[in-house]
Amino acid sequence: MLDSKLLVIKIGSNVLTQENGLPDLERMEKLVEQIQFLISHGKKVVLVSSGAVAFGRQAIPLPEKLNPVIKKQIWASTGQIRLINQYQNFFETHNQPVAQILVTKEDFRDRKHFLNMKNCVQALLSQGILPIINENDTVTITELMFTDNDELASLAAAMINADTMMLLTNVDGIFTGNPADPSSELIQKVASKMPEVSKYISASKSSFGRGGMLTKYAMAKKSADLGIQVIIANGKRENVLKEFADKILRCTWFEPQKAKHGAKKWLAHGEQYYVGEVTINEGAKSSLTAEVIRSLLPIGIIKLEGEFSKGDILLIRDESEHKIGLGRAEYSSKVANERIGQKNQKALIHYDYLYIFDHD
Ligand SMILES: Nc1ncnc2c1ncn2[C@@H]1O[C@H](COP(=O)(O)OP(=O)(O)O)[C@@H](O)[C@H]1O
Ligand SMILES: N[C@@H](CCC(=O)OP(=O)(O)O)C(=O)O
Repeated sequence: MLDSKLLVIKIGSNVLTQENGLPDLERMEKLVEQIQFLISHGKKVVLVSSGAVAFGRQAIPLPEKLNPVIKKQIWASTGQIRLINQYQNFFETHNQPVAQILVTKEDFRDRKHFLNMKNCVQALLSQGILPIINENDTVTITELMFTDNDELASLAAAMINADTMMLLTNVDGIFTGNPADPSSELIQKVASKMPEVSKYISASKSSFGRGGMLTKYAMAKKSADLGIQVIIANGKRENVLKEFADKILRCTWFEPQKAKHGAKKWLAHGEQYYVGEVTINEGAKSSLTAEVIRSLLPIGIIKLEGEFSKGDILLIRDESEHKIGLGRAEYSSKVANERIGQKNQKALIHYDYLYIFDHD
């Protein structure tokens, strides 16, 4: 395990609930105390916490036959207040101020929302305030939803350029089979060149979880590829965060690759968040995929789709429609359309804001 200065800690619903579904306040308090321990040792922490639905479900009984989406909205909106109040009460005993940030997938797509969110998180951290992030479950239904908070945590980690992401769940990490089966072994390290470990993971999830271990693995892998070390560990373990600080934690550790810089980390998550599409010719493709990458100039552009503004994410395709990568627009679609195919024009995508997909 490597040292960490800026980390995102994600706590799954199951860590905060007992087997009978009631909130596990004792566990929560212990985690709060350990987060405080990390902060007091100079680490900056952003907390992504699930638990709104679980806290709401416990407090508000609803008829069995009520529409499941409505049920989730009622439980999330009532439960989030309980969840955040509980955090505030526990952190207050340590004189630690906290902030609540509720986000949607859309906030990561819209450049202005994204920057507002990023600036806010950074400002909170610089003032010694702990940001506690959750999905705004009342407005995010079906396709607007994050796969789960593991996805939200990995987006947040890329956004703030964190060096570490910890996903706390109710098992010690990824096992070679069902974690309840004594013959299953914990995979302690996932290196980049390792064969896929996803074959070991079943789609089953814990009683209150949403995404399961498969999304945890996918998000962990992606973040590690971007240079963020990822730890999947058991949030029910007595001294989980202290053991992490002492580098003796039993967990699955994802070795980070060479760090991509902040903008590229953000772009790497952009495949679901692009606003426009740009098709480029063969010459432009060769320079974007060459060893020394160049910026994308209008002369290499064949076609533009969608209305975009400066700063929006664009998907880049080659002439055969293959997806090549993602980039950040240096100017709007209105201006770009006037410059298509022209020489001596400013790059539409600067190479610092270009992310080329791995190709075989
Ligand atoms: N190979 C595996 N190793 C570990 N856990 C697994 C594996 N396959 C499936 N799981 C399940 O994934 C669950 C954790 O995911 P999830 O329920 O989404 O938790 P959380 O609420 O913390 O996000 C574990 O409780 C376990 O049942
Ligand atoms: N936003 C939801 C959590 C959704 C979710 O991803 O849950 P989990 O799989 O337990 O991390 C809530 O607060 O209940």
